[in-house]
Amino acid sequence: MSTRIAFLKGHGTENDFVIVPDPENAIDLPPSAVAALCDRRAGIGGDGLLHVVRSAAHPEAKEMAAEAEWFMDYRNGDGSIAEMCGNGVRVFARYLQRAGHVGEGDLAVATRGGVKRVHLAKDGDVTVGMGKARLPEGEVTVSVGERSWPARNVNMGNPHAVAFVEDLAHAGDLLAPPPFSPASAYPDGVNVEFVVDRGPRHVALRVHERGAGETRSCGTGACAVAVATARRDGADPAVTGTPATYTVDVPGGTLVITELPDGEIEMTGPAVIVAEGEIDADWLASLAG
Ligand SMILES: N[C@@H](CCC[C@H](N)C(=O)O)C(=O)O
Repeated sequence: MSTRIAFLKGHGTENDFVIVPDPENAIDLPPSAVAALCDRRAGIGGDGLLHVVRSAAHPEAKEMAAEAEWFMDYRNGDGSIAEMCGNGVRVFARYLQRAGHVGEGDLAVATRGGVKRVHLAKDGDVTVGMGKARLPEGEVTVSVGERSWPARNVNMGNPHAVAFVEDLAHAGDLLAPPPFSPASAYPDGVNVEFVVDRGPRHVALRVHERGAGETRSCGTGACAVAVATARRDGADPAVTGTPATYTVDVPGGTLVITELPDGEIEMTGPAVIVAEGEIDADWLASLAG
């Protein structure tokens, strides 16, 4: 009988993840294995994978081990690596709580985008200190078919292009990554958010994620959108001295984003574990390489 590897499945506003607990970093997860696990027909299915490793056991996280016991080794559904995942970090924290590694309250999670402070509230929502946005200078354009829009370049640890559009349907079927220019703006690819207004400090988005395609939500994307919208609205907290809170509707739910006068961004939203099971280790091993 072949060995089994535990997995769980979870989502945050329907951005869904395969969760692989591996405290000692003993499981080989090459891009081919990640892509197969995230495959919605031949695998478990997910927009991405959360490899749960002790920071001390992962070469990319060792230096953060004193601050954060656990490292979110995040992978996109196509097997590529990303710096950060906002919905993923909430689901990651929910998993740690469920597994009994942490209780309700505050914890720190190491990510490739640095250590993130997470608060697991009594009501079930999870708040994450997402750090500060960077807004690289320069014009960016994104397009879909015949239409194109100027976009705001916002970096939340990972890259985003935020385009305000008249109608979310103008983003089309988003089956392919929307072309952008200049190519030099995003040498490693980009997550593209299309945004419409819903009301005062209330917007809605659709997103095409690098390495995953169109998803039902993107936490870093929602933060990028809140920042870009605050700048557009003349509500930059660094200038006004007042926090700016935006409600961001995504196809899979709602996230609430607050930017503080010092630039720190907080994101609050749900995180749910829906299943757990076992992966056939022989099948997984056959995918390596
Ligand atoms: N869904 C995530 C973002 C995941 C990474 C992204 N696709 C990238 O490659 O940068 C989120 O919730 O932030």
